[in-house]
Amino acid sequence: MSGNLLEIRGLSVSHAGAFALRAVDLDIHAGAKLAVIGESGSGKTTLALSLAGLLPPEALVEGRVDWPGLDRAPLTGRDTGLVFQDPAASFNPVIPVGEQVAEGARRHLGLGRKAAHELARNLLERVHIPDPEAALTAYVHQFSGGQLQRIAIAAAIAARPRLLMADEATSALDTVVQASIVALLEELVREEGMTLVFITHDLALASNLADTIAVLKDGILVETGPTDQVLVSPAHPYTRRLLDAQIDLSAPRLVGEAC
Ligand SMILES: Nc1ncnc2c1ncn2[C@@H]1O[C@H](COP(=O)(O)OP(=O)(O)OP(=O)(O)O)[C@@H](O)[C@H]1O
Ligand code: NI
Repeated sequence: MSGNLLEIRGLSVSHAGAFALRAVDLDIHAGAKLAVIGESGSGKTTLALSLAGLLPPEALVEGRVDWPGLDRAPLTGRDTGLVFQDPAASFNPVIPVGEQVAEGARRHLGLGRKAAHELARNLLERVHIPDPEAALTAYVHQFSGGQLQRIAIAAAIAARPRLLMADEATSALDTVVQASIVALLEELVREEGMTLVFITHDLALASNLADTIAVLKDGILVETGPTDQVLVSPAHPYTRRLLDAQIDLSAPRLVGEAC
């Protein structure tokens, strides 16, 4: 794959007159692993929701997002998959997870019950859930946070989206589990040829995973470039401050420590 999957031009999003994103221009190369970093409230989630077509209807949107590789408007859950910090919130607690994992694929690909069941089992295998057959009939509360995040990732990729977005998807997990989820995302992106948008506060994590880094500050994209370049010679003083502030975070953490 080559060329741009996405071209964002002059994208502004505001809520009741307050800007969450301001005139963002960004190309996302097909196959890229883009980390979006920035402090709380800088617009990271708003950017992800914009790309996924999931902004609340009352949000005011200006500018455009083009998908040059797609010959139709992108479909939410079909062309984009989104994984959030709290996977339990994306699942219904009283429906077996197996019925929920392939729901997007059922809807978008028109799969019957049996095919959806097959797909769900394959997906759970792909995200390395032990005993996928048994997991299909289990409920949310029966899984650990890390396992549930794997299942959420399985659901996000069920319809084979071109773009997978992880919004602080590892922030609530301890360091070891966090690393295993990052490894899973890398594996899936590589094998499926997906493009990854990885949203994080954690610059150390971003620099390990991403080939490209975008830095948001108060809704403005202040910097974007190859990871090495952004880390070694950031163009914007704000990025430099973020880098300096993260020096402590790059020290080894205790195993099992919550982040
Ligand atoms: N639905 C909404 N209604 C009103 N304001 C909103 C809404 N969604 C986001 N905002 C505001 O837009 C700004 C950007 O929010 P956003 O959630 O995109 O930031 P973020 O970088 O994801 O932050 P965090 O790291 O805390 O998740 C914030 O000021 C936020 O309060
Ligand atoms: Ni957010």
